Amino acid sequence: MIEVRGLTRRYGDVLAVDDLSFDVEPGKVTGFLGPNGAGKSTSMRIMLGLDRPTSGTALVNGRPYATFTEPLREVGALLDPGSAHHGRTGRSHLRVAARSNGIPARRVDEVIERVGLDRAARRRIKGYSLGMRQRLGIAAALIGDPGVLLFDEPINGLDLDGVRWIRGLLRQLADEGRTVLVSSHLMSEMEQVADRLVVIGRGRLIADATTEQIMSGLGHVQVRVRGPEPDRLLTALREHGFQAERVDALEVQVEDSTAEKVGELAHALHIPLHHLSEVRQSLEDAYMELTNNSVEYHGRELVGTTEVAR
Ligand SMILES: Nc1ncnc2c1ncn2[C@@H]1O[C@H](COP(=O)(O)OP(=O)(O)OP(=O)(O)O)[C@@H](O)[C@H]1O
Repeated sequence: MIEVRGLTRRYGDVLAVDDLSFDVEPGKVTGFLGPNGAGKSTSMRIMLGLDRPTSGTALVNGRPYATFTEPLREVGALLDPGSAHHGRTGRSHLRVAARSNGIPARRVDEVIERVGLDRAARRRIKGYSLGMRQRLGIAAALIGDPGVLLFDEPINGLDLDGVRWIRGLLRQLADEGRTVLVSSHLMSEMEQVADRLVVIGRGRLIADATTEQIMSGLGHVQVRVRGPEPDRLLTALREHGFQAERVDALEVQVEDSTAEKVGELAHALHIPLHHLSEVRQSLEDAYMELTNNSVEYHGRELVGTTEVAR
């Protein structure tokens, strides 16, 4: 379990993290989503005791990270896969990590097998591909069999095989009852793997809800309706509280509604229709809009049951 409360980090004039509060629960994959520079890495570094907050707290299993005597048994993290000593072999890198945390050497072989590095483990890290480095970083995160795992952009730069493997692993780790927080700047990646999403923009919380709630709340639907009496249709829609406008000689566009509602109104008023359809904004576009305008959108209620920060 990770509990973030009022977390704030200022670097000079830059407010990297601005009063963030959210929980990351066990047994789920929680996506930590936001554009470049949103404050994801800073928040994760604070959770791992690598940076200090200006104010607020980030507790792991109820305690600040710095108070753990053998932290790798509590929290595993993949932050920067390039950080391992390049002259070492993958195996010796993991042995050092195990020894310094009182973890038995047999765990080294277990995690090597779990991440599929068996053949590369005795080779020097400098010859590793990005995918192999990523697997090694994940092996190091898993070595203490921790209940909490943090992965910062683990999918970056991986080929499709690597991406699929990481998705499967994240799911397994959550199914084992672990707390899994994984950051990304891409909505498309997160919608495939995350059960919950914590969305941030410019250091502030934008949304914290299940992936399904966020997906249904984003991407407002437009209804396009065409018929031989567009003026009558437009007037009727407006009179009944719809946000509608004429887009061409025959077509009317209705915001944030459904084809069913528009169709039923037209039917009740005997207004003939020739065409009725729903157009959903792409999720990726909606997410960009949501995060780019994070200040403007702050406090806006997303459609549906999504909980939104205030
Ligand atoms: N050590 C630092 N000194 C000064 N500014 C920093 C420092 N670390 C981060 N920042 C700034 O804080 C903001 C948040 O950065 P952070 O790396 O946390 O974002 P991010 O969401 O992880 O982005 P990315 O997806 O690019 O990794 C950015 O404006 C960044 O430039």
